[in-house]
Amino acid sequence: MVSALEFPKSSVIQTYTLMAARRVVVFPSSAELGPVLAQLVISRATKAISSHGRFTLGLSGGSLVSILSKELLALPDLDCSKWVVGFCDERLVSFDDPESTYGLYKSQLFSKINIPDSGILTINSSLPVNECAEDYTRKLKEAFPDDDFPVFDLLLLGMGPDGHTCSLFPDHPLLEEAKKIVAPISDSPKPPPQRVTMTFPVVNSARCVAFVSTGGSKATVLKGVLEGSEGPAFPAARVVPTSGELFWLVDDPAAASLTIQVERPGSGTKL
Ligand SMILES: O=C(O)[C@H](O)[C@@H](O)[C@H](O)[C@H](O)COP(=O)(O)O
Repeated sequence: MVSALEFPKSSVIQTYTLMAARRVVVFPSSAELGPVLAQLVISRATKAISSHGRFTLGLSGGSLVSILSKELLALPDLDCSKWVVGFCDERLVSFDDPESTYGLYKSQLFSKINIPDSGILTINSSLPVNECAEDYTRKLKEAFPDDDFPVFDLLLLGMGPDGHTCSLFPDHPLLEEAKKIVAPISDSPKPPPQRVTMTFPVVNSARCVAFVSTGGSKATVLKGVLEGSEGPAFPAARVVPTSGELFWLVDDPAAASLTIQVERPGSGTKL
């Protein structure tokens, strides 16, 4: 039998790194998931502000908008004055369209917290999609002047039942985009067809990435992403931060088919 002490030190460290790299945390429902998500945001915000004076957060749409907004607004003394918020992807519709992710966050969150307008990096939805992507690229470069690819402190992602994340869809050429920070997409299989999206080099540069995925419609794809041999066929499986943390925060219905070991936190859990 080989004891851990007999492994070369690098193997032990690598094993630990692999084990520590991805944490799959399962909650009975989004009611229990929400407060832990809010705690994760605040903990990474506190760490970021003390280390470099601001907290950069990338947001996604879908059910995340209401889960995150509700939980953050429930926190006492929420201070977002040093937050810089961007969008992992955005639908190219006007801000007052119910499909606009920015519009939803504005009404549910931004209008109720003290984030400065200058801290919200939005697309210009009046531009054609290619120019919109260039304009948003310029805004991100200005916000992250020292980085080849913007290094966000935390990115919050969702995953569709087809395994897409951001607006990076299965079998789409954008999955291979290696140079752009932001890419336009005009043929999104999920409406609306025109969107802009962060690319994988940006997503995987983040200090911390957290997926939030709930509901039984995610069970099959979640198993494929976390356990399957299909691997990179699912865009969400390509989210492997180069040196950052990766969390999957899911509920029991989404986790129903998993056989890997997961964490089941008790109350008061901190991530
Ligand atoms: O732009 C979009 O069409 C949505 O933002 C979409 O990408 C969403 O994030 C996922 O489908 C997960 O959504 P749920 O968390 O609501 O399942």
